[in-house]
Amino acid sequence: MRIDVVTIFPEFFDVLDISLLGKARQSGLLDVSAHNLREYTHDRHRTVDDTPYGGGAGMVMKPEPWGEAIDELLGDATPERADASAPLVIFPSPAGEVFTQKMARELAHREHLIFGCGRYEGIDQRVFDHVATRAEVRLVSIGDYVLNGGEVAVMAMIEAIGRLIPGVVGNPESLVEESHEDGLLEYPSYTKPAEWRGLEVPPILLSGNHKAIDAWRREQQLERTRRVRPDLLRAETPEKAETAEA
Ligand SMILES: N#Cc1c(-c2ccc3ccn(Cc4ccc(CN5CCCCC5)cc4)c3c2)n[nH]c1N
Repeated sequence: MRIDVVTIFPEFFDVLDISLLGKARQSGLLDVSAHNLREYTHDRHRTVDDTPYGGGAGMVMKPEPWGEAIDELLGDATPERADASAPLVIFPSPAGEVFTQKMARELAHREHLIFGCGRYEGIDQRVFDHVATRAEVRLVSIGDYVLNGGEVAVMAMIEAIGRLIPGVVGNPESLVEESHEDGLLEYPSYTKPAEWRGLEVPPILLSGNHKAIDAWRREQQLERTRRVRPDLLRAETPEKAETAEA
């Protein structure tokens, strides 16, 4: 998978050279490049923002540098040639659809993702409108709180997507039993020692009875989800909600 990130803080993404994603990049599974939006300005001050039409606080990112940056990354992509290799352009935004594990799984199958990191009070709307004439565009939010820009959101999305690419995580089994993978929160985990500061590991986990352990873990998932995230039980499949109320 190829990932391009446009940002005024390209050094923010140097951290992707370490840990799992760093190994994925070295092995060629993941190709991540950060591009400085200021390289697409032509004035002495490398201006990327200006005051908002209609008034209001703060500054808005100018469309021209974004247009040139995205043009370069899209190459000759056109909607008519949209196939699995067609780039998907994602702009993090507080006004976006919420990023979920389901979306991460979907995006892990794409061949080319382009992320546009806004700053200030956001990007001129015409950038989204224009790019949408050339490629699929999505505005995506990582949660109901306001950040100062898109970089943290893109970092979170790259990690969530990158770890689902086959070969990136050593043991693919570990991707199956984790929070949100089956729509429920994960069960609690334990390791040695069996007793620590007077706290014991639940005896079922030491029993060797894997059918009973699986049943216990499923019940733990349902109990934790009912308690912490009842909204997940009302989502999508009525079967899940039915199981939960059983
Ligand atoms: N993903 C994600 C995000 C973001 C996110 C993503 C991208 C950018 C680019 C800039 N900012 C900062 C900012 C700050 C205030 C406002 C509010 N409006 C501004 C215009 C007039 C009305 C009010 C917007 C944008 C961003 C924030 N925040 N939270 C998420 N889950």
